[in-house]
Amino acid sequence: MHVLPSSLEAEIMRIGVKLGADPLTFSGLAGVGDLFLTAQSEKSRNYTVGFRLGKGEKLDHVIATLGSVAEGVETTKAAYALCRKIGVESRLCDAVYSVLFGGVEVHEAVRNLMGRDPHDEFYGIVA
Ligand SMILES: NC(=O)C1=CN([C@@H]2O[C@H](COP(=O)(O)OP(=O)(O)OC[C@H]3O[C@@H](n4cnc5c(N)ncnc54)[C@H](O)[C@@H]3O)[C@@H](O)[C@H]2O)C=CC1
Ligand SMILES: O=C(CO)COP(=O)(O)O
Repeated sequence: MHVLPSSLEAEIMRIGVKLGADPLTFSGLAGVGDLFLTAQSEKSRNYTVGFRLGKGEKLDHVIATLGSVAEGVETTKAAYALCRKIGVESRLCDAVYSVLFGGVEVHEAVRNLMGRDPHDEFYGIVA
């Protein structure tokens, strides 16, 4: 259950470190605290979008009926572009992007992710 948020935390750290940030910044409230809250709370807008997509609803319909703005949808586009620009591998962001904008089904995106070669959890973060 915590594999995805934990791996995403490392991915976010890799992006930050590449841009010159202190990795410790992402282990505090504004990093891991915010991520785990959003990733696990049924009250979260972003969680709700993911949950409903997982149930098979279409993104356009979810956005139109959410009743609020889940910034993660647009942020995924920005993060996807940023990772390409700065040359950081972003498996999880890419998987989310493929579901949101690439027509990939959630189960297919998860299967693609699980089929990738494993790598050291903290590569690109600690020497
Ligand atoms: N609440 C939280 O725990 C966190 C929130 N954020 C982000 O901070 C931002 C604000 O969050 P909250 O204050 O909780 O949200 P909120 O829902 O209380 O406030 C969002 C405001 O943006 C307005 N808005 C929505 N779409 C707009 C548009 N197209 N043009 C102009 N205004 C628009 C809404 O009417 C609302 O007043 C969001 O992007 C959220 O994802 C980030 C981290 C944590
Ligand atoms: O954007 C947020 C966390 O980064 C907060 O929004 P939700 O927790 O409502 O998804």
